[in-house]
Parts: sequence; structure tokens; C-alpha cells
Amino acid sequence: MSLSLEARQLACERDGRWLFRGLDLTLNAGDVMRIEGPNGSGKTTLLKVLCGQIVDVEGEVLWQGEPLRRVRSELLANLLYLGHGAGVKAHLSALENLRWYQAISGDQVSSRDCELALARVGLVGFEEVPAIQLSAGQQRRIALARLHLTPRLLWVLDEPFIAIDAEGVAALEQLLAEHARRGGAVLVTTHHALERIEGLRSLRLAGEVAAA
Ligand SMILES: Nc1ncnc2c1ncn2[C@@H]1O[C@H](COP(=O)(O)OP(=O)(O)OP(=O)(O)O)[C@@H](O)[C@H]1O
Repeated sequence: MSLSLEARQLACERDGRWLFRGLDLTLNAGDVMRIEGPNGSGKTTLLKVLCGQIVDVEGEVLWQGEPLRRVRSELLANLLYLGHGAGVKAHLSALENLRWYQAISGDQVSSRDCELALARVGLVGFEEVPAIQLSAGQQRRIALARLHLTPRLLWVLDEPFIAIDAEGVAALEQLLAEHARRGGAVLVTTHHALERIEGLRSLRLAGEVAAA
């Protein structure tokens, strides 16, 4: 399936300040786009606008060429969104957290699939440990395991590298590049340079007119 997410002349004001204005963006299959900018510049806000979670903005977002307000359910069916926090349930184990994610995403996966996904993010031996007893990086890895489990074309990842060690950062960069090579697309906010990702596209938010 081809993939097209487009923003036209987006403008968002918060507290009398333009986070972005005149922002044009296109994301197609095979793209990895990094959204960068200082704290408070509007990166998370932009991701939420592009996914239809925030609608009080000017301009238009199109999914597969159609206005997002009309086709949001189609976008959601193709979207894997990992938010700024790790988003794990503290008193559920790593495995239970994945089962819970899969239950709300509506995907049919086995415990074995979940175990394999946890293994892919380096959590072998931690499957049954309550998340509250895991480190910040390990909790983030539970969330990242969903990238191996939930098949979606569009990955929108808000600061996925937080608390991840150098080896994990390299593995995640490789995973993003592979997803794009297989025909997916990735929008990612991060302060990392993502130098390993060939053809990386970047959009910097600094309260100015922007295009990507
Ligand atoms: N619901 C809201 N109501 C009013 N202002 C908001 C709201 N959400 C965010 N803001 C403001 O919008 C600005 C951008 O916030 P946002 O979280 O998008 O920034 P960010 O670039 O992702 O920041 P960080 O790098 O710190 O995560 C901030 O100044 C914030 O205070």
C-alpha cells in the first residue's frame, strides 16, 4: 500500500506564540523524518496535529490525499503512535504490558509473539518482572517492543530514544531505517542526529515558517 501524509500551511498558536506557521510537510512510503527543535518548540504538538489528536489549528492535514477529519479512522488503522512517556502499566509485567497493548490495539498475537518481541529489545529474562521493578530504559524498551509486534505502516514516535543506551539507540535507528525500506514511514522527534539513517529528512521547529 502506498502511504501519503501531507500538511498544508499548518499554523498553531499557544499562549499568544506561534509554535509553527505556514508549515508544509509531505511524508511518503520510505521516508524517515526527524522533527527537531528546542524544548517547547511544538514537536509533540505537531505529531498530535498530524495524527488528528489536536484539531484547533489552522491549515489542513491530508491522509492518502483526503482531509484527515474525514478519514481519521483509516489513518488510525495504519498508525503506531508511541508517546513521550514510556506508557507502561507499573504493576503489570513486561509480558502483561505487551498483552495489554495488543488487546487495546485489536491485534491477535500470542504470548510467544510477545516474548519474541521482548527478546528483540533485550528483555530476555525480564518477561515476568513488574514494570515498576525495571529501569527507565527497560520500561522504554517494553514500549519499543511494540514496533516488533504491531504491524502498522506509519510509525509516529515521540522521543523514543529517551533513557535508551548507546547500543539500543543504534539498534533502534537500524529498525527505523528497515521499516522505511520495507515501505513504511516514520515521523520521529528526537535530539539525536540519527546519522545512521540514510536519506533522513529533517524538519526544524523554531517558531518560523517551515517546509519539509
Ligand atoms: N494543551 C495545551 N494548552 C496550552 N499550551 C500548550 C498545551 N500543550 C502544549 N502547550 C504549549 O505548547 C508548547 C509546545 O509544547 P510541545 O509539548 O509541543 O513542545 P515540544 O517541542 O514537544 O517540547 P519538548 O522538547 O520539551 O518535549 C509549550 O510551550 C507548551 O507549554
